[in-house]
Amino acid sequence: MSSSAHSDNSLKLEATSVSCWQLWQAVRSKRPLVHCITNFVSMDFMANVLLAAGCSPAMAHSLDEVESFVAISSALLVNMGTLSPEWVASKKLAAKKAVELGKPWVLDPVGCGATPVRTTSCLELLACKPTVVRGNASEILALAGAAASVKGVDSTAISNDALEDAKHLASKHSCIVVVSGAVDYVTDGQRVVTVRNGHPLLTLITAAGCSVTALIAAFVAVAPGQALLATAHALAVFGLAAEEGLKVVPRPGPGSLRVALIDLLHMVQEDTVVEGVRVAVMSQLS
Ligand SMILES: Nc1ncnc2c1ncn2[C@@H]1O[C@H](COP(=O)(O)OP(=O)(O)OP(=O)(O)O)[C@@H](O)[C@H]1O
Ligand SMILES: Cc1ncsc1CCO
Ligand SMILES: [Mg+2]
Repeated sequence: MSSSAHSDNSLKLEATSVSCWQLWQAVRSKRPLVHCITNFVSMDFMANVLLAAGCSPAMAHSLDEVESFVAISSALLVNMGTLSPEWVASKKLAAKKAVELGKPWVLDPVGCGATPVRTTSCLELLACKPTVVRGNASEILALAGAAASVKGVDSTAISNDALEDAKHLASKHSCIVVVSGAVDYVTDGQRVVTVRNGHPLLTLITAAGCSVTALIAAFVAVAPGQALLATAHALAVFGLAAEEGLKVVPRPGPGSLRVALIDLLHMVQEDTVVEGVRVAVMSQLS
């Protein structure tokens, strides 16, 4: 990397850690209504994460209601976790409505690659032009058509393994793609931003990934035209809340983390965010 490119990235890093807090304050003041069509496992945790972060969640999946719900919402979250033919139809209808109304929508391709129907359904939703796609490494590899092994909804790969496929997916579908893991990679196909917040114990809380995808929808909703940065900031805020939460619990385990994460999303202070966010521009073409 040339020295000018390096200093350019350093400048962006400084600006990034400040604007993360500003963006979160925008979320809190605008309190975006996030319409979630998610899975049975994640509903409660996801709604609580969104509430604690300052958003207004609503879970609504009925085929005869989703279009009206998209119309009154700031953003849509579509999660493939516990799919059924009826729900997949609802998800496609909602996604198409969001695109028609110019509202952001975010796809979580849970378990993509685990079964043929799941892969097909995820690809059909991908064709509905999501603003952001967030999955673990196995899910992103499967979505990109790579020969990937998956273990149900869990990843058997690390996030770096899926970075090139994430870039291709993002370019091909003109969207932001996130591969989550110990390092989260956020790309629009050209630029790659890394987020190094979080804790390994997050993998032992079901629906942590589902919930951070919903938080991405909220952040993108308040930052039109800045989906890459908003996505990275949402991941950072979620990971930082987990880190800070674990510092204050008497027994740091998954159960305590689940509660502490929600508490910290509610109460974390500006200086902690400004100092603790680890977002970096990894690469940028042009
Ligand atoms: N080893 C790790 N260290 C730090 N943070 C992690 C680690 N693994 C995952 N995370 C964080 O946990 C969150 C969930 O990511 P993960 O990749 O586990 O999602 P997922 O597999 O889709 O989860 P789920 O299916 O349970 O919703 C992200 O915010 C990610 O940054
Ligand atoms: C465990 C599980 N099964 C279907 S969805 C889900 C939540 C984590 O993705
Ligand atoms: Mg997941």
